[in-house]
Amino acid sequence: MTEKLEKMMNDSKAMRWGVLTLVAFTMLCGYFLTDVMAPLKPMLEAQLLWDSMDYGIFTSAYGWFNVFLLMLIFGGIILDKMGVRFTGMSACILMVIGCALKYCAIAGHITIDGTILGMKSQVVLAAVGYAIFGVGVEIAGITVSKIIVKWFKGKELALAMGLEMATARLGTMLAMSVTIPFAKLFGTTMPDGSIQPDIPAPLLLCLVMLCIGAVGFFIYTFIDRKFDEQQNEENMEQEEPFRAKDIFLVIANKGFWLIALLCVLFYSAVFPFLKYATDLMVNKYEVDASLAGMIPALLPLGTLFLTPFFGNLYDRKGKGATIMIIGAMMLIAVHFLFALPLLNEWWFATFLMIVLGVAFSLVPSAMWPSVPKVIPEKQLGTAYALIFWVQNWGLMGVPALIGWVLNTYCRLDGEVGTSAYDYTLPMYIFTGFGVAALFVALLLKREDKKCGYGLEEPNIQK
Ligand SMILES: NCCCC[C@H](NC(=O)[C@@H](N)CCCCN)C(=O)O
Repeated sequence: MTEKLEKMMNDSKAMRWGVLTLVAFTMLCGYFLTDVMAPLKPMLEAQLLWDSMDYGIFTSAYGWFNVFLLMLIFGGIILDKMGVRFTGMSACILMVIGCALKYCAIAGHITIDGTILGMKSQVVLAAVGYAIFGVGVEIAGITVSKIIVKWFKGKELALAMGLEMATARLGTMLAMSVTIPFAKLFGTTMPDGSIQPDIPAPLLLCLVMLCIGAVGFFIYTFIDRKFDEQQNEENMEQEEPFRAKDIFLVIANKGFWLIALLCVLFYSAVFPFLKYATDLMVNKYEVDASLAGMIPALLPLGTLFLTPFFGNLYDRKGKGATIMIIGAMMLIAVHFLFALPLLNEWWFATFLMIVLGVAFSLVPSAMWPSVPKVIPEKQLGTAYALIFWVQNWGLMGVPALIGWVLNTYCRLDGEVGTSAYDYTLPMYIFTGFGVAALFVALLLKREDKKCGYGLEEPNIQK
């Protein structure tokens, strides 16, 4: 038996890390498109005459279908029923279709006269594209989590999850740093010598990258089929089929709800913040619009190294609940300092962004690998899908809320087509999410003591 196990495909380091590289690259491409519009916000306002509300509606579209049409929950069920190959490829195709629609809407290749439901038709078309893409990238995220468990169970699971997140964040970082230079590269030189960036150009780049990411996943499906055949030959334990009863078992678990709540509160204060961070740099810290994306780009840059580092630490030393509490505290401090009217200097914003990067490494590196400690393994797919679903309420609602708050209470000039906002109130709102996240993290630690989930124990058993 031992001899047989040694021959399994995932026993080869090269094979399992190679698999991780392939699927993590697909996620990198997905995260690139997710955040590509953030640095373009001031240009959307200047060139396409969007306002913050339009931008907020567009950004919130990411979660429309996931939340209201329960696509994530169906995605989880499809994943459990049809397997990673079918679900992953379908997710890649949805990402490509969604991105293509978004590109065509922004580039003006598809136009509808007037408004739709009182909203600019361009905003609605781009938002529908983004909503389709949101279904694809979220289902891809659950699928990739399942693939990582499949290949790394009993091996470097938390490190692999940390590295996958780090690679995906590279996509966010590219979105923050490459988008504007790329848009300028294809921009038009104006009579006064200034360059008017080409807004659709970075979206086209994303489309090409998503196609490459889909090809990467397609290659993975062949490896996965071989691995399945090998597992069948070896009569290895097969995955349990999905049962509707599993959903009820998961939602009856208090620990699950605490993790899901922590997830939605914490992520609501990070990803939606990133959508406005470039604009914050321009408005509060007076950074030049063409360079402003560089500062938020530091956040994913820090997480590249720190997420695997903290994941490895959790694997070996434990203290998962404490790590989440420290991360939530740092989040509060950063957003509160962004809100206060002091040190309106680019270097201070840079410092805060780096600290936020540490917080954004601490919580995810401990939270995601904690799910299997709270939820039995056979319900894990359903649990991750449900956590993502709860989280998507925040990813959908908070950008729209912030857009509305900016438009209604924070305009400094009252003119459409300019981007002068006072970000104090939005930053207090983000601080509030941090405070709520800290409260839930403390409850989680208490629940861990009561129920003995082992969140403070190392993942690797000696
Ligand atoms: N093994 C779980 C990995 C989850 C990583 C996590 N992703 C999400 O939470 C997604 N639902 C949302 C991604 C939004 C991308 N801007 C993460 O930390 O990225």
